[in-house]
Amino acid sequence: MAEPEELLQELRSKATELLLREDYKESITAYSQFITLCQDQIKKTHENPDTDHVPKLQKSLCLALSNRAEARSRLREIGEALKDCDEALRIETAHFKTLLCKGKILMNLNKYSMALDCFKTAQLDPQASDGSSKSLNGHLEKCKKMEFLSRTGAFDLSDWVVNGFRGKPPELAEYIGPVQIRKSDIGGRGLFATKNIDAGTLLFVTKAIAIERSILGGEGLGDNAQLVMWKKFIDEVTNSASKCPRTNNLLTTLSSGDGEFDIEIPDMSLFRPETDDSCRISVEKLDKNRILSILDVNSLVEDAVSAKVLGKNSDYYGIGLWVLASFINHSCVPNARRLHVGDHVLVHASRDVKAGEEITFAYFDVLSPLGKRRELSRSWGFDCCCKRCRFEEGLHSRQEVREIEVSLERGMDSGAVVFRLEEGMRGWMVRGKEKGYLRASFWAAFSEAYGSEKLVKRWSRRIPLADTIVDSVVEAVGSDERVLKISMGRLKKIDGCGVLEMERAQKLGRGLFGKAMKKQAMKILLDLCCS
Ligand SMILES: C[S@@+](CC[C@H](N)C(=O)[O-])C[C@H]1O[C@@H](n2cnc3c(N)ncnc32)[C@H](O)[C@@H]1O
Repeated sequence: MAEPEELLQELRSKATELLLREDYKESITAYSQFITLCQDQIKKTHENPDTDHVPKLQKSLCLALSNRAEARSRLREIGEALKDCDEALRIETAHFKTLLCKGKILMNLNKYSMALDCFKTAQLDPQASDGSSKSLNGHLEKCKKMEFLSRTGAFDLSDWVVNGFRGKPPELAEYIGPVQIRKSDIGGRGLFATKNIDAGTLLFVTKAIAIERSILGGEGLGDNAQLVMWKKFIDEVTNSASKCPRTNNLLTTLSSGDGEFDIEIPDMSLFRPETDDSCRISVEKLDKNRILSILDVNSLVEDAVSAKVLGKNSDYYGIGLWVLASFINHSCVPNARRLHVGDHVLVHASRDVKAGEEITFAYFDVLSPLGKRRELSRSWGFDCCCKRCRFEEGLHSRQEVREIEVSLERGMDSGAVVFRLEEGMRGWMVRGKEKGYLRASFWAAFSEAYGSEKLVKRWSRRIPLADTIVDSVVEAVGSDERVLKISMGRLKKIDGCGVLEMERAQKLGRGLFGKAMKKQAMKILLDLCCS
């Protein structure tokens, strides 16, 4: 039998070779054998105080733990990788390689200031070679930037937009702005504004737990490919939950559809990546069925801003889970929109929001009539009872409303539909925001009437100004590309568009795309939107 010394040497070489070959699974097995043997040797050597072997063995053990952590992090076994790092750092508090590995893991977990501490301590190590210190400096700079962004939310997507969305999307950090989770009158829990905010204000940025993307081309192929994607997506989420305790913990806070009435309100600190959650990790393990139900209720379709604005890749389909965004309920008078950039989602106010108001998204197209919205909300598994739905249900018993609906369906001149609706609203004493609700419901007619020069000419004396319609629809349902298009189309026709008009367009643009772009980038987006 080989002597322990030889065996250790053999195992170390094997593990290192496997690591270099990127065979992480086998390398972990070899390092585990090495670590166990090494720990045994240390114990035995301790029993025999004559020997000076201990420091040497400790050094080897520290390096093996560090390398196993690296292999584990590559396999996204985050919890185990961090444990290895901590054990290695207990042996050697300033071990360069371990600090670099731990820093990178923490940065991936969006724990920027903790990662920064690791990189700063590693910088002090005199043994860091030129090559490794270069890579360390790179991580340090990136981490500083991320830490600043996650604290301030000062994101700027301008360069990316101005460069035509070329290259990789900008790197984003997780950020939580003026929002908190509370019990909602709409259903279960919801997200609420903690202060008055104006259109375009960033509410939060969060990274997906998992995203599955594909180009789904061709009829028939689509359904099958979607099923395959869905399966991969479920596997990816299950895998992340089993390997990362924080992910598992976050998933346990999400609704699986049942019993939303008395569902627990999670503490906001749970969503702040920097919070030390080691003592709060839930022991609850999620089985596949629960994960399936959670994904069913909370997954979102990715709507990449680059693809959307450029109108490219209409067959592109992405599905993902963004935990904090999952607390946002649907409303047919939404006040927030999301922007997908890389694996992150940026959520901003799409109109001005008052402190205490619930933040809501549109889960489906809200520029559609009540009947269609009812159908869509049922396909999501609930009956929407937002204030717009309640108001329109009250009005729906009126014969005239149904007649307008029918005339729209039958393709009647849309100028005439708009005229009838506007006249009707006068008679039914519809006021203020509620006018916006109905205009949004009959948007198809408004869009056609105000989008056609011929119809505008024919009806202009009998229907309201385009700006009045745009303002009231935006006040009701927030900014929307189609509404903005009407406004921008009109601006283009005015010779030498004035400062006030441009300011107005920029405000609508902020509601649509958020404030993370400067004026020049916003102008490009607005032009693209209308082209
Ligand atoms: C993504 S979750 C939203 C957060 C959820 N309320 C919670 O407590 O976790 C989606 C679920 O919220 C509920 N929901 C969202 N919008 C709703 C609405 N307008 N009316 C009724 N229920 C709604 C439905 O149960 C839906 O399946």
